[in-house]
Amino acid sequence: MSVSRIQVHGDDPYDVVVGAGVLAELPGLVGDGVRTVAVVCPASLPEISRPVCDALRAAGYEVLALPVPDGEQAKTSGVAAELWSAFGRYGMTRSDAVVGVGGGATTDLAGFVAATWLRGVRLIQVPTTLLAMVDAAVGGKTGINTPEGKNLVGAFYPPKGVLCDLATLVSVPREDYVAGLAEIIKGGFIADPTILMLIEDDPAGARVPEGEHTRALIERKIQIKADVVSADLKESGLREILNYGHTLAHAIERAEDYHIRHGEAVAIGLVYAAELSRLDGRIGDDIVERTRSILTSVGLPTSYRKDAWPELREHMRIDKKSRGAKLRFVVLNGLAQPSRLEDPSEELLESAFYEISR
Ligand SMILES: NC(=O)c1ccc[n+]([C@@H]2O[C@H](COP(=O)([O-])OP(=O)(O)OC[C@H]3O[C@@H](n4cnc5c(N)ncnc54)[C@H](O)[C@@H]3O)[C@@H](O)[C@H]2O)c1
Ligand SMILES: O=C(O)C(=O)C[C@@H](O)[C@H](O)[C@H](O)COP(=O)(O)O
Ligand SMILES: [Zn+2]
Repeated sequence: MSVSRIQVHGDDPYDVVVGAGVLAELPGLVGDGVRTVAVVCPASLPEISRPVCDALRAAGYEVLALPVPDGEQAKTSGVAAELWSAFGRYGMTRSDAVVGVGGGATTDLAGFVAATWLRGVRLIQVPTTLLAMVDAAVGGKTGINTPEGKNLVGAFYPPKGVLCDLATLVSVPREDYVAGLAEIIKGGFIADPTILMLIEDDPAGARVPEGEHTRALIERKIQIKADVVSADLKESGLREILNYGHTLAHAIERAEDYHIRHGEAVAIGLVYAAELSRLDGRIGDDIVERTRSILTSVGLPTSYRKDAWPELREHMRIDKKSRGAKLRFVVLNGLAQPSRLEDPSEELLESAFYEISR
């Protein structure tokens, strides 16, 4: 299997390396002058963390293996504090490094502790889910949740490199793999409609790592993210398009106490954002129906319980795109034409929710 490299530009450029056997590049990314490498990985994935630790030890580094809780349970201030304590006990200095290994929750956490320990130590991301490869580990958004909401504490902190070993996708549970498709489909609607055509051509193939178009889907979505964050790392404008569907998605995750996959919540949020766009007169029924049908074709949800609206509306208040009391949404003016909807009326917000409620 060939190896491809997608470059992320900016003040701190780096490559996203995609293929098989890419772990061989890890010691080179850690670099010289580093003594200790902290490997942050879910305790539930020993088979995944072992080769990473072995590769680092073989290259002569001291490895501090730091198992963390699985998935979203790791994105808390308590777990971050435990990692900072471990760094302190072990004497991690500014010339040491952190490697995040796992799904997007783990790479978000690892990135956050790397950004904050001693105000920043070297970070390399080794994403092992579809979602983490195509989205979370790329672009330098790191963070944790607070009781008030999703990703409310964090930092923009680009890694030195991202290594996507496609072989690791084979063991990802099907529901988690499919959840990653929501972020790929998001990319299709905001920037690259070829993604939609590839999935529509073979929805069953899109659901598995062995699918005919899997590699193209992964590389196309990484390219979108790389292009956007290269132009606007700190989300001063353009980067907001990557948040398409996320205003409602994060509210749903909060309402479910994070017992719903991020990608599943994003899938529902994509339909909501499409309905908002339609009701605001920006797009026709065709794009909304295409959103519903492509998500359904791969097995993702497209609706949510009707009685949840008051709670979701309250959670949406704290979205990072808000300015004061004014909500701001990423919407579509057409396929691959993202735009912003500022301070929508309560009637519009609720009408769009009515369209996706059951
Ligand atoms: N920073 C960003 O830009 C960004 C972008 C998108 C999403 N995110 C975040 O990413 C998270 C979602 O990521 P996710 O979908 O990867 O979920 P996740 O991190 O919870 O991982 C899903 C599950 O897969 C398991 N897993 C990981 N790799 C595996 C493998 N190779 N084999 C078997 N099991 C494996 C994990 O242990 C977990 O149980 C959310 O917290 C979301 O907010 C961040
Ligand atoms: O990279 C971005 O920018 C994104 O918005 C990508 C999203 O898929 C991702 O879920 C991100 O973590 C959301 O960021 P937030 O700033 O809304 O917490
Ligand atoms: Zn997301």
